[in-house]
Amino acid sequence: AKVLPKDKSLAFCYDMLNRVSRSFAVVIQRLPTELRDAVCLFYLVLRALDTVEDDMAVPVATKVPLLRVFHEKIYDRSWKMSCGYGPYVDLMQQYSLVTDAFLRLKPMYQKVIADITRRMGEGMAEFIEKEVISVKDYDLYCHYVAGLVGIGLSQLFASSQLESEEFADMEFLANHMGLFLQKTNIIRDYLEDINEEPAPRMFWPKEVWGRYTRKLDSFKAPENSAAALGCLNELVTDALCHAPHSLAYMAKLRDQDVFRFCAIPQVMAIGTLALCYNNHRVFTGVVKMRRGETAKYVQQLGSMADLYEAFDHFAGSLAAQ
Ligand SMILES: COc1cccc([C@H]2O[C@H](CC(=O)N[C@@H](CC(=O)O)C(=O)O)C(=O)N(CC(C)(C)C)c3ccc(Cl)cc32)c1OC
Repeated sequence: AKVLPKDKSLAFCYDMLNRVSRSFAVVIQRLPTELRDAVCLFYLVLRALDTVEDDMAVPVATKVPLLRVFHEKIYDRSWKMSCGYGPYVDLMQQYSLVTDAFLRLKPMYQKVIADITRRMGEGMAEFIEKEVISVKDYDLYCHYVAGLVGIGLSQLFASSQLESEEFADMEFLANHMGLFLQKTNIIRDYLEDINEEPAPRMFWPKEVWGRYTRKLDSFKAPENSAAALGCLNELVTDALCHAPHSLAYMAKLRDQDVFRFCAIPQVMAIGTLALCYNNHRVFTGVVKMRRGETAKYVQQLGSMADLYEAFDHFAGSLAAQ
């Protein structure tokens, strides 16, 4: 159900949301009115920050200070930038429309978004100059780019009063919500990331893959499939450790639309991990859940009982391997 607000800047924001995010935009637009615009803007601010971090055409000398100051730029109506690709070019060029919509949000929502943007920009800047080597680095990087999103959303939920005050300070469980999704994406996107031009940015921790090969791209070679699968299975097992905390987080949610907003990506993630486990196609192509497979679990996902059933199904198929 697309939202088409009357004022120009918010209309631009929802149009961009639908252009940059496939299925998730629909889930955001089904949020309660009190939260919808704040989450839409939070999503776009994060995509803009991500576009700066990812753009290899931006020199490090410019990128690092920009990532750290971005939380101030989101208040600056004159700020825009030529970078990114596809729909992100429009997002960055017409960013003043995002800023206008951002400045119309309630100040308490602006504050949450700006504070998370500050913390995330600091973290991204830290990892521009260093790689993900240890599992500790891996968890820290995922905290910066994904855990903080869970933490910020929790604060928005609390501020809206659609969820209890406890969500204002739920960093531990909210962080796990982010790590579960981000680690799933990092595992699934091995081939897409390693084939990235000009220089691939890999997030698989060397502390793990270094026990299976000397070079990460060796996993593409068929003769190394046993080592590749060993490494893949270890990373999937590591990602699964976040699942119980995600379930504990979602069990605390009261609003059904907020619950669905949180639960749908988590169900997609456990389904994707189950599909990736021991699956050599991770190293030869794109591993994507079949729409029929997800629709069955996403359609009627309305309660914790439904969520336990979905997790049980995929955990069962993992255990059967
Ligand atoms: C309590 O925490 C959450 C609750 C609900 C959803 C998300 C999380 O889910 C999407 C889901 C999403 O964006 N799915 C895509 C599919 C895909 O990208 O593969 C989609 O369906 O288009 C996602 O992936 N990320 C990106 C990060 C993981 C980096 C945070 C994300 C980015 C911005 C926002 Cl506001 C939210 C999320 C949460 O964040 C942890």
